[in-house]
Amino acid sequence: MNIGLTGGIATGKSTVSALLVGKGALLVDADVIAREVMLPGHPVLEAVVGHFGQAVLLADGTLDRKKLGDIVFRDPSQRQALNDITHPAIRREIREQMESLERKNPDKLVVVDIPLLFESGLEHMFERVMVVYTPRVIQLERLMDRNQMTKNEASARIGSQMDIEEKKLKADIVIDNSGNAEQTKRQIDEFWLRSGYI
Ligand SMILES: CC(C)(COP(=O)(O)OP(=O)(O)OC[C@H]1O[C@@H](n2cnc3c(N)ncnc32)[C@H](O)[C@@H]1O)[C@@H](O)C(=O)NCCC(=O)NCCS
Ligand SMILES: Nc1ncnc2c1ncn2[C@@H]1O[C@H](COP(=O)(O)OP(=O)(O)OP(=O)(O)O)[C@@H](O)[C@H]1O
Repeated sequence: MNIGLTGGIATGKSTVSALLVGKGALLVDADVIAREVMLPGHPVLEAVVGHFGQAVLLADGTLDRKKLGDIVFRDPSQRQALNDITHPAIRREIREQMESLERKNPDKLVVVDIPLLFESGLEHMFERVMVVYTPRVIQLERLMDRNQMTKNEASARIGSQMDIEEKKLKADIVIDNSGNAEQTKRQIDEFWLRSGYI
């Protein structure tokens, strides 16, 4: 059993995935996988340097995430180039981890957290898709607050993803995370009860 978990940047996917793990679900996290393929020595990082140049590396040979982010969240064609390099490997690893967890734990729910699930057209990989929603104004506020970003930087990130209202419309299950932590937890309790994963 699996669900795809998505939303916009900073709408609360990690918050919700932690609640689901607390219930006994198993987690595959695309952001963690995306960081692994960017470690020194990984062929994906080598391909990224091949395209963007040595300037996206720090002195110790690790990726300068801030510098690459500044390039790709400003320029859609560079973002597309980065996605073309990184996404096939990330997708392969997501699929492998998900299938392995499902095989070993046939009675458990496997939750796959993928920020760009709809943008990458991956909805068909999952039995159901859960969207963690907040209106854009709250999303912007929380992103600026959490990442110490200016309004321009945060808007650029949000603008590089599908609109959160559109994601909400595509969802099988919507978790509204615009209230407080307790209100979100209640929705997860209810989802868990209804879904019969207990
Ligand atoms: C550009 C990079 C180096 C910036 O690193 P940074 O540490 O600032 O951000 P981080 O990786 O923690 O990502 C934070 C959030 O940004 C958003 N985001 C990241 N990459 C993208 C992208 N290509 N397009 C749109 N949104 C993105 C996601 O919501 C993600 O959760 C990094 O995001 C990256 O390697 N991106 C390419 C891989 C990717 O698409 N990852 C996200 C989905 S798997
Ligand atoms: N219900 C809430 N009320 C107030 N703040 C919240 C709530 N839920 C999450 N936050 C805060 O909003 C920020 C974004 O939440 P979180 O990190 O869970 O989002 P995310 O969707 O996983 O982000 P990303 O796309 O970057 O991975 C965090 O700083 C978190 O502490």
